[in-house]
Amino acid sequence: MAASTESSFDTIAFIGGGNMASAIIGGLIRQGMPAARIAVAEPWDEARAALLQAHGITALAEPGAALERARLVVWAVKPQMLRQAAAAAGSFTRHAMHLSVAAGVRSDSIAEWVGSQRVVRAMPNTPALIGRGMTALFARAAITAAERADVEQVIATTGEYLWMDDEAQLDAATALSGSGPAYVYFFLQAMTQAGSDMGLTRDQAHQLAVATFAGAAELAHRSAEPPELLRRRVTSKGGTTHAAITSMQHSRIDWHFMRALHAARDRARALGDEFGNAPSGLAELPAARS
Ligand SMILES: NC(=O)C1=CN([C@@H]2O[C@H](COP(=O)(O)OP(=O)(O)OC[C@H]3O[C@@H](n4cnc5c(N)ncnc54)[C@H](OP(=O)(O)O)[C@@H]3O)[C@@H](O)[C@H]2O)C=CC1
Ligand SMILES: O=C(O)[C@@H]1CCC=N1
Repeated sequence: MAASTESSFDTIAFIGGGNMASAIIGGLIRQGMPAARIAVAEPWDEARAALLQAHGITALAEPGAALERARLVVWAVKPQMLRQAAAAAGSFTRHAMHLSVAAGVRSDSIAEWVGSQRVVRAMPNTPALIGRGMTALFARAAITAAERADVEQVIATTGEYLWMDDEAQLDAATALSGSGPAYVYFFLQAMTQAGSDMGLTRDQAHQLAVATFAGAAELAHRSAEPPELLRRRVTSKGGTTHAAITSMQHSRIDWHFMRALHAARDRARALGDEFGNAPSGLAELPAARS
């Protein structure tokens, strides 16, 4: 973050100040970035009040000259709002590098809307809020090594990151790590419910389930052994885990779960089709004849 402090472009701007923007801003501030060097444009009063309370940032209700000092603009609006947001803020952000966190919307479209090829796409996730996020990144060809490093410095404040060579891989990453926290909470809910059905209090069941997820994930993180082996270690012959895994295999839960991730990936692609520009060449195709 020290990289550009002496330049006149010394600010990081956020267009959209909701959940994801707040998670990244929290990381920047934790790492020592002064709030005065973070500019946010956010139309919603409540979101602006939350930014002031959480981070001491007075956000703009609409894009303005304060965005012009930004060396990096983070586009953190919903995919369906990105085009409109770029049209409104574009005249203030032309000189910046652009980092979009919007699911699905492809960098060809973003480059056209922001009037620059200097576009990076990121797919973060909500554990960024506590510095334990996982972000997949993709850079267009115009992004230099120094600019990649600048993006890495920003994203590293929220946790880990992984560059993708192929932009299409971002849709798969969206299905895995972008949406992934929701799957964890989905299973936590089910485990808590099962525990409470079996006679635990909800608090007891919640504590057992959350600690189990956190511990098992940390073990997988630190271990060189694959999940298959870690799972086998829990599964005693003829024991309780075997009973549970056999039940899940009967219901083909792994297959259903994989299908769910494909649905998320397909939705990311569809968001790109729906809210981005048509891939070049396709827009001119004549309608199919029956
Ligand atoms: N939440 C998540 O787990 C993840 C989200 N993402 C992506 O992050 C992006 C933002 O998601 P999230 O933070 O959850 O959404 P939020 O709705 O919390 O935040 C988006 C904010 O942008 C505001 N906004 C709308 N239009 C404009 C505009 N023209 N200019 C400035 N601000 C505007 C919205 O206001 P209003 O409500 O009034 O419209 C809203 O407050 C999405 O594109 C999503 O795909 C990526 C990874 C994970
Ligand atoms: O659900 C969504 O579309 C966004 C992208 C990944 C997580 N949340």
